[in-house]
Amino acid sequence: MEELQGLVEHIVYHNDGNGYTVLNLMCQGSEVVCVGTMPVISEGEYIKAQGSYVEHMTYGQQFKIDTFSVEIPEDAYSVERYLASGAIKGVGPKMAHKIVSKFKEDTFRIIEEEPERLAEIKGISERKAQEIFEQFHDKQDMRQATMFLAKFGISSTYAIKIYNEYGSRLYDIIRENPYRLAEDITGIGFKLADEIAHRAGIGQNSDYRIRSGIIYALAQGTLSGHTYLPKDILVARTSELLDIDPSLIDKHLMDLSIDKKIMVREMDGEVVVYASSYYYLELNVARMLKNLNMTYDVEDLSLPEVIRRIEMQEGIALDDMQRMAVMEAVRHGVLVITGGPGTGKTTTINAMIKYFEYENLEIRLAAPTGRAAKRMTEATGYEASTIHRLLELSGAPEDQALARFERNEQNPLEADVIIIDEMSMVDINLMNSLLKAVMPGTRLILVGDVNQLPSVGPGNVLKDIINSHCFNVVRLTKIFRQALESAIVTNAHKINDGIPIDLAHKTRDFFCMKRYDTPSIIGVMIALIRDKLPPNVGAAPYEIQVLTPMRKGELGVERLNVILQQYLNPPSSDKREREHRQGLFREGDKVMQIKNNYQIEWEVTDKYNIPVDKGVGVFNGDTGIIKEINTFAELLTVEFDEGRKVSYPFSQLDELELAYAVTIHKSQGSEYPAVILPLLSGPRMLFNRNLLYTAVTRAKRCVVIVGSEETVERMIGNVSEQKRYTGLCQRIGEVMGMKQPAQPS
Ligand SMILES: Nc1ncnc2c1ncn2[C@@H]1O[C@H](COP(=O)(O)OP(=O)(O)OP(=O)(O)O)[C@@H](O)[C@H]1O
Repeated sequence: MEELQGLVEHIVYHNDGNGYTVLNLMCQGSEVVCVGTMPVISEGEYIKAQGSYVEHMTYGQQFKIDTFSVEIPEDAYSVERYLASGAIKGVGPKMAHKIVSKFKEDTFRIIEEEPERLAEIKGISERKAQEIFEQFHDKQDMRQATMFLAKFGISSTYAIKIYNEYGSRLYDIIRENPYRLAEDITGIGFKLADEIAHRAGIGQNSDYRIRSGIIYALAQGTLSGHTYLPKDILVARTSELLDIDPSLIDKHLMDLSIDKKIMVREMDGEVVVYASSYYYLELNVARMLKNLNMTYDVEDLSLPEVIRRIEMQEGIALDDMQRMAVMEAVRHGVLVITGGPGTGKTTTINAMIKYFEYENLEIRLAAPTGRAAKRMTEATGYEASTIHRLLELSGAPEDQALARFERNEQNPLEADVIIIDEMSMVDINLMNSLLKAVMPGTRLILVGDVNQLPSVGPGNVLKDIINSHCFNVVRLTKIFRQALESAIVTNAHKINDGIPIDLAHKTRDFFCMKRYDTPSIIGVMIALIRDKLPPNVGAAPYEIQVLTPMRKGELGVERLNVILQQYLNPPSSDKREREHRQGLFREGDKVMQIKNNYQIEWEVTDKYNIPVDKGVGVFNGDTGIIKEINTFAELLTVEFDEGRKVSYPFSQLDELELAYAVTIHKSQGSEYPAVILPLLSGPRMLFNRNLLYTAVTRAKRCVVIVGSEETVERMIGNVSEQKRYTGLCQRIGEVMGMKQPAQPS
């Protein structure tokens, strides 16, 4: 075993996942290549390393580090190198030079013991001095924590997350109840927490383990959209997860129920289990909807007259159901309008807006995604925002369930009418936040297509409200002439009605290219995106979206993205790259945000790079292009819709994914100029009518199916949907005492 001491001159390679690092160490004037596991290390740090020299077949002699420690460098040069390396945010080479010129070898002691003295330097305020002190300390604490967590097999990426979440509490948490990690840290699943617990000596049948297992199984359920699970299913899943006898679980269900962590209820003759928060979410949503559902006295005679006048002004003749929708919206506090593409939902919304404008009422429009809100603005000429913006999202935790909005029961929206579009995408969390901010006396109009896939998040809000039969619902079914000219619209309706579509007949906006093996399908897709479709649909290649049912498999999102990236954005000397857990990001790549992040800042700049707009929040499903990868600052910049630029620290890259191909589930609420659907084969539960319908209705100008026409036919005939366990319908029934209003015929 030998020992080396020196300055980390350059980090050649660092793997965030396992901490494997290759670096050049400057030892007494000569450079030594060192390799080893060093989860947290920065250029400019001074280390003492124990290990041995080895001969690498390709790279020659290297020093293989077994253990190392970061030392306080003693000479001023090393101190300056460290400070200048960017390890301390806000301190660059110039500032480092100023600091070290003043304090020389004493610099680190000053930072630790008398940080206020840093403010003696021009350009450093007292606040900045404090920040330098905090960062310096943080870095040391973080390193210590990472070393501790590494003993439990936790990679540096997670170690940093754990440290950021718990700070110094992490030591107690790991020793006592590491299962908390599975609840609190994104990316750490129960399995990993369980492994950590095992290493920390926590037993197989421990109470913590079983309780966490139950909660975790319920949380897993919400990831699949359920708000509860039938008890039998929950017990089976928990017992499988924990590899314990199912009989051990009952007692803990009781305990968790006494602790009010879960709710055990009987629904339709079946015992079901909710995580308590979801039970109350449903109950509150039901109560608030009930409170909003007032009846407004409107003179029956004047209403048709006003509508007639609007029709004349707008040059339209509303269909009976559309007219009915406007009247119901005027008379009731809550109204649902549902219909497929081209059935006149937007036209109806426009007529309503005109009516409420005539009445001088304050109207607000919103939709669940930025894209849907933009479309709503274009279609109505009335400013629409995302629901998050409407509710004035403020600095909030990442977890959607805990999102904080400025608009709530204490500070409700000042509006007479609120119209929400794309309601099928609204999950139970967002619905709860929305309703909290809407006061009785405000009319709420919910518009959507109930045949779309339900929201990505838990709940089946639109469907449950409709199925409760407690609110007024207008179903628009007539497809208007203009919409009938679109094969996308007519085929979408056929799919929804279970009628086979004619794939032999090619139309400009809907066609099938029959291919029966994966390589041919991929080849055709690349040709379509790169050459064929852009001139025909008037869109850039990156606006053409490949949608696929699955993540895994030959035609799954994961594999397709790697291949499409290779062809659509190949490596090039002028494009920087960044490796990360799931693969590689390259400048120019199309990427998608895969979770809601309410805190991340975005900025819109003008052509001189001067910020013209700023805000926070990037949401699950938002897509953009990687504009810059800065390996020095460790930032990756993505430009989203409307020029919103977001810089992701490298440690946060697991919020992004390549988006050349995305799953149909993720595409909900988005529309693309052209959509390509590779459809060959897959599980029956997934390959169903609902999924095909959602995929087809994402396209504005063109749908190309590449694959097998039999698969398409089978999907149309397959009505088996993945069951969602949600209870909003029952909760509504309970709070309304099952009073059924007259349904508009
Ligand atoms: N009462 C009507 N009379 C004649 N044409 C109508 C009427 N209502 C709607 N349309 C026409 O039908 C087409 C579809 O209407 P609209 O855009 O309102 O439907 P939509 O349900 O919002 O569709 P999508 O969901 O596809 O956006 C439009 O071209 C619209 O002008």
